Amino acid sequence: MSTTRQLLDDCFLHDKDRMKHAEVLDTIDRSLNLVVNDEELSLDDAYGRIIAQDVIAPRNVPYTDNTAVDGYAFSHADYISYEGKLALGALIAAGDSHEVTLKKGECARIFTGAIMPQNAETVAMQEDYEITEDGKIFIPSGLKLGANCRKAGEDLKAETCVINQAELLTPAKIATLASIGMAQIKLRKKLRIAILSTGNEILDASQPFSAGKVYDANRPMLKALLASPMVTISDLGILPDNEAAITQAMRDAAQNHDLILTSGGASRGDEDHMLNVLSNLGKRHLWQIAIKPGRPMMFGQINNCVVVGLPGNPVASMVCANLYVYPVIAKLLGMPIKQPQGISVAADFEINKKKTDRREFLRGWLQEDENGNTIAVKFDRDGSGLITGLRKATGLIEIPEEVNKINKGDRVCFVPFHAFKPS
Ligand SMILES: Nc1nc2c(c(=O)[nH]1)N[C@H]1C(S)=C(S)[C@@H](COP(=O)(O)OP(=O)(O)OC[C@H]3O[C@@H](n4cnc5c(N)ncnc54)[C@H](O)[C@@H]3O)O[C@H]1N2
Ligand code: MOO
Repeated sequence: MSTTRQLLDDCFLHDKDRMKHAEVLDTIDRSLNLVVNDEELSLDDAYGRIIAQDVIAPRNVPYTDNTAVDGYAFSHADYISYEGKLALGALIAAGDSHEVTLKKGECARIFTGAIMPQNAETVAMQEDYEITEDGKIFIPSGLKLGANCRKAGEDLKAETCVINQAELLTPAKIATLASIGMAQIKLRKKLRIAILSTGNEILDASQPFSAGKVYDANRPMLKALLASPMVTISDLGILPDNEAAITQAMRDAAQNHDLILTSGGASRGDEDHMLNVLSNLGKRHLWQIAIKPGRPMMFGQINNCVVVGLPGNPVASMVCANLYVYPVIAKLLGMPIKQPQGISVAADFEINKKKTDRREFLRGWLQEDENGNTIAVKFDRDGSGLITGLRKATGLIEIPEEVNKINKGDRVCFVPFHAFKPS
């Protein structure tokens, strides 16, 4: 009696020995470390870079008590006892460095940012005053003690650590560094990334089209996805399915890059040479990952250069880049791997997962339903070559391993694409 072997016509059904998503992230976390040195640069060149030092505030910000408005400064006790009628005793402009002391019953004309008189702690806005017949400044009652006065150190206290090494410098952190007068900053050098595509069928967009060929979508997509001030990207073009040519290019690239990203040729077809090349030049692991899409991914090393071989299908390539290449970049720059923040929303779709044990990432976007509630919409087809779904999506809908069915209205986790970026 013969038994008929069932066809594996869904390549995702063949799930033996797959690495779980969390296990891949854990392996990246455990096996990679900071590889770049530091350099000292001007604050003007620091935006989007990774800081390589802790920063301690050397003094209070603001340095002294100062006014938040243009108006009149006085002691609240005098304001009460003189029933709001105060004599003009001084004029203080922003930038004046001398300390003014008011006499009993006096106020000072003062401008936003100017140092408060020593014995004043309250400011009335200039819109609220009147001049009395005897030439005094009259402030109506009702102002609270300390109104419109900014206290020394209320933004930053001297000696507090305001930024830790390995943080990404955002515009707000640049403002913080500027506010304490740091003109030069120690930064992590840029991570040197090389990107290449492989495949005899792959054409550059500048080449004429012919049957059997496919324009290279992955290399331009990866360059755009990873472009950031914290990296430099070398475009190594397209390599044919030729082991000698791939070996030569990878050997050369490994000498002056920290990370090589390839796409295509990551599985075990006769024309998939990446595995052999990596085995010959260094160390390699072929990961069969229990996710959809993005199953085959290669991970290895040529001397000190890390190599990630992304799958050829553009959707799989982009999903893997978001899920795993960002964490690799973070680790090589000495940053912690972050957990992308998703939001829980109601699903506008139904799915029956063919398998549990794998995590699925659906291309999707958020929309409002007729009641004004936010819902997650899924691109209607799953094919890993369909760039249309990527284009329409603003993020990934993450379906965990243990979930095998989603009904319309079930809560799902939507992760916007920007949440994957190291930050
Ligand atoms: N018999 C099996 N075949 C395949 C399996 C499998 O398990 N058994 N897995 C499929 C899955 S899933 C993926 S993903 C791919 C991964 O294979 P490779 O990384 O070796 O990719 P290629 O075979 O080189 O290409 C796959 C596909 O993508 C197109 N491609 C490649 N590079 C680009 C590019 N730069 N821009 C646009 N399109 C690209 C290529 O022409 C192929 O159509 O293997 C499946 N096969
Ligand atoms: O892993 Mo392959 O994920 O989609 O096309």
